[in-house]
Amino acid sequence: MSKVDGRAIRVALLGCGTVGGEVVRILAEQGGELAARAGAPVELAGIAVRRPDKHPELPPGLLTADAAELVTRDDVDVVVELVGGIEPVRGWLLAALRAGKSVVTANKALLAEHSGELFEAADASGADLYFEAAVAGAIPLLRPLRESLAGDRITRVMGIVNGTTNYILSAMDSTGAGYSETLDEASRLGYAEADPTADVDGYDAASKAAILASLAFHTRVTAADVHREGIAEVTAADLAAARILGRTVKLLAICERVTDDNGVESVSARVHPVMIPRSHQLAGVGGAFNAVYVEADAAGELMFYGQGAGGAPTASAVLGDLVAVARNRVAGGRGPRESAHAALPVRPMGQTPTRYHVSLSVADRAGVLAQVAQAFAGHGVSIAAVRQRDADDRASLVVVTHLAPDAALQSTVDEIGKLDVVHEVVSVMRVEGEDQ
Ligand SMILES: NC(=O)c1ccc[n+]([C@@H]2O[C@H](COP(=O)([O-])OP(=O)(O)OC[C@H]3O[C@@H](n4cnc5c(N)ncnc54)[C@H](O)[C@@H]3O)[C@@H](O)[C@H]2O)c1
Ligand SMILES: N[C@@H](CCO)C(=O)O
Ligand code: NA
Repeated sequence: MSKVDGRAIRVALLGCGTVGGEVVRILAEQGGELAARAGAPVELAGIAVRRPDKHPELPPGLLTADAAELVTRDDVDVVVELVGGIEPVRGWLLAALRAGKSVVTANKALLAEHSGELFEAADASGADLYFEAAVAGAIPLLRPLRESLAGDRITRVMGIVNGTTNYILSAMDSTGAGYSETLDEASRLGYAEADPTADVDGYDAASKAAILASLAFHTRVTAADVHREGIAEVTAADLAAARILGRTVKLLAICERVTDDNGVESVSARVHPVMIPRSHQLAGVGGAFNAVYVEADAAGELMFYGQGAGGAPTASAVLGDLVAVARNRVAGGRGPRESAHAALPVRPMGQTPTRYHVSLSVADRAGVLAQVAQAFAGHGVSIAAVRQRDADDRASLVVVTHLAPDAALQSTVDEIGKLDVVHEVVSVMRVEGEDQ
């Protein structure tokens, strides 16, 4: 990477949609201030979009449909990628990094699968790779993990990292709104991915969990290492069951670094719906807001909160990275490189301790509770609380467990579903947080 001497930092922007459009607007409105902060003017060298003819608002001289040509042009210092998806973006960014161009990207899907080779390409040429916008939108979260907490030992990162699903679950919980109408609204507001199944099926949150676990635990964790469940299976019955217990349902990403009884360390990363008490701070996080807890040995508990999706909030994180890259270029230095020295193994979901809430419709007769309790005991699962309510010839039984390996809890639920006395397994969901 070369130092720039007094000249402008030249930026190739790839993609000018929800986020890219806001980056262009803020660069135009705040260009003077950003130049003062960066130490050099920051100028657009070109903008690649799929259909240049659809962008009358942009200077025609800057527009191109040929991103591959733009990223390695001699007059480009930095590539800002806001297209999304893996191919062809991966090839463009590898070519840019190999040519010594620094990269700023919001592309979590790409980073969760290919950050290793992107960092290696950046190292080979001495370029920077920044991606604050890829996780939790505007919230400064990756920079604290990469830099501020580099002297501490992080043990847990847990929170709401997908705005679209949080928007949907919040609306279903508070107004009883339907699933699809709320998803359409989240897309209209610019929160959802181009293919919103990436949001509702948990792929987007799983990509973010992989990025968070990699940075927090100094280990390469990819999307394939993350246990993933989305919100498509969350029903009105689940929300009603949660409400009876004073809980609500959130889609959480949970990344942990644990040491087992033999002193062996591993990491785990998972994304799934969770029932949490309404008194929990995450329960109050509504709409497209995100919130993430970080626990570290010396720092204790930290919480990060703010807008996790949307054009302007995401552009804020992109521009912060752009200023950082520009400062590095002006000073002739580099930002943080990949830190994967711990190289810890990934623990499978089945061995991860979780707690379950199980809501059952059962026959209202003697011995039923004993049979259900026996199924839990047979799998070594200890029960924390049981509630029973009677209605005609049926009863509803709610069981909340203590921590047990997830595989043991799954087997217990499978066995309970087959008991003659159980009419229906109404709701099964993992729980976090203590009841008041
Ligand atoms: N929207 C958000 O709230 C948000 C938040 C954080 C991260 N992100 C990420 O930011 C990225 C962009 O998201 P968005 O919501 O702005 O998407 P978008 O669909 O609104 O915009 C995508 C842009 O990419 C361009 N493009 C597509 N294919 C191209 C090609 N082959 N060559 C050149 N240009 C091409 C399109 O013309 C468009 O301008 C994605 O990686 C997304 O995951 C989005
Ligand atoms: N689709 C993503 C955008 C922010 O990364 C979300 O809803 O959170
Ligand atoms: Na962020």
